[in-house]
Amino acid sequence: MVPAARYAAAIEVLDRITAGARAPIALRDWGRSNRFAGSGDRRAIGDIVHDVLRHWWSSAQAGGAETGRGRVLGLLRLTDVDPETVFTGVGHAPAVLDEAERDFPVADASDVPDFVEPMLRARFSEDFSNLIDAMRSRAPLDLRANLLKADRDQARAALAADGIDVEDVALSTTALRAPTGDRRIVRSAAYLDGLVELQDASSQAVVDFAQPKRGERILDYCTGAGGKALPLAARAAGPVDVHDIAPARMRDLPERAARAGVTLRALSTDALAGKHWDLVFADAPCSGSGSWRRDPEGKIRLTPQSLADVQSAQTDVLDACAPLVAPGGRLIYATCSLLPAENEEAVAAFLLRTSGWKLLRNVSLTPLDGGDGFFAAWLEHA
Ligand SMILES: C[S@@+](CC[C@H](N)C(=O)[O-])C[C@H]1O[C@@H](n2cnc3c(N)ncnc32)[C@H](O)[C@@H]1O
Repeated sequence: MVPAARYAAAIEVLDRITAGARAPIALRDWGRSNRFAGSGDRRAIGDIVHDVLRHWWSSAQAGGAETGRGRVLGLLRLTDVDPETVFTGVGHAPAVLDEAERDFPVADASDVPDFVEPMLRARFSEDFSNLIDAMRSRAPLDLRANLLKADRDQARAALAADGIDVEDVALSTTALRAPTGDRRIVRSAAYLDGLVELQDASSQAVVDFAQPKRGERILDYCTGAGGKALPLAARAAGPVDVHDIAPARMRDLPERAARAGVTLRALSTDALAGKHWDLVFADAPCSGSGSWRRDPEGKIRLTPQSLADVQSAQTDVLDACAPLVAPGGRLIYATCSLLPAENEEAVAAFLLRTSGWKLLRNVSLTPLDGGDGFFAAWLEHA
């Protein structure tokens, strides 16, 4: 496909997303009904769609319409690509621009939901504009050295042997950054042999923050796909208990654990009762606002109601985890959110309603620190 035809395809996909289809489904369906498109085409279309999602509101302003066509036009303007080179009407390219579309409206939207913007402005004050810019950019491609098999230097050397050059990331002693979009990583020996995993550097930093130690009893209460359980087990060099309210989310874990060489023991909610752990890690469900550049659809789907729903789940998680922490143990509450309502305020409310706990310290990372946005609080059980 010529580049302009890819933009035309992205317009179709974006119209489906605007009508309510989830981005991965809309992209998959487009691919199924356009079998002539190769994998390179589908990737390029996906990149355009995700760039538009990152600029969801400003692209509509700059393109003059809340349609796929308007947003693609707006994205081109915002990224200094001459729209006349895309909207040519030749072959499968989008139709030529009409008079009204040739006007260049001002775009000043911050590309976060209206109800979220004041929360971010209040929290990040003078950093707000830079933060918003960072949230519109593509996320970096980070790797984690699996300490059970290699430290960061050894992992870097193994990747170099496969011709992949990576750089250290200061956020975590296990973090490496690869060239964005380098698809050789998942085929490299370092990856296949479990020396490295794909993981954002801030996610790694949050596990570092928890200081898992050899011999500790550790429970990952919100395990999901295991992004925290695997490095917790690698750092502790021992088994980690895993749990999720939706156990199906952990279905790929056995394979990932085997590749990483770690032992994870899945426990049902009933099996937790009456047991205690030195470290309970709660990577709570959240708005995902810290990772909107990686998953930009999250921001266009967030509503005041869905935010209230995750806040309620965060309350449940904190309250359920507290009795599972052994005396003298710690509860690490983490979110990949930038919103105080899910972070500092959620922790303050927990401390108000639960006696015997104190906040030792917390960490707050944003995309301005180089990785995803993350928050973690170290809560100690007296
Ligand atoms: C942010 S995700 C976890 C991501 C995971 N730790 C990772 O790094 O891949 C939150 C998880 O919490 C789970 N969850 C939601 N409410 C829960 C609850 N009340 N108790 C336990 N898990 C819950 C969800 O099913 C989801 O898998």
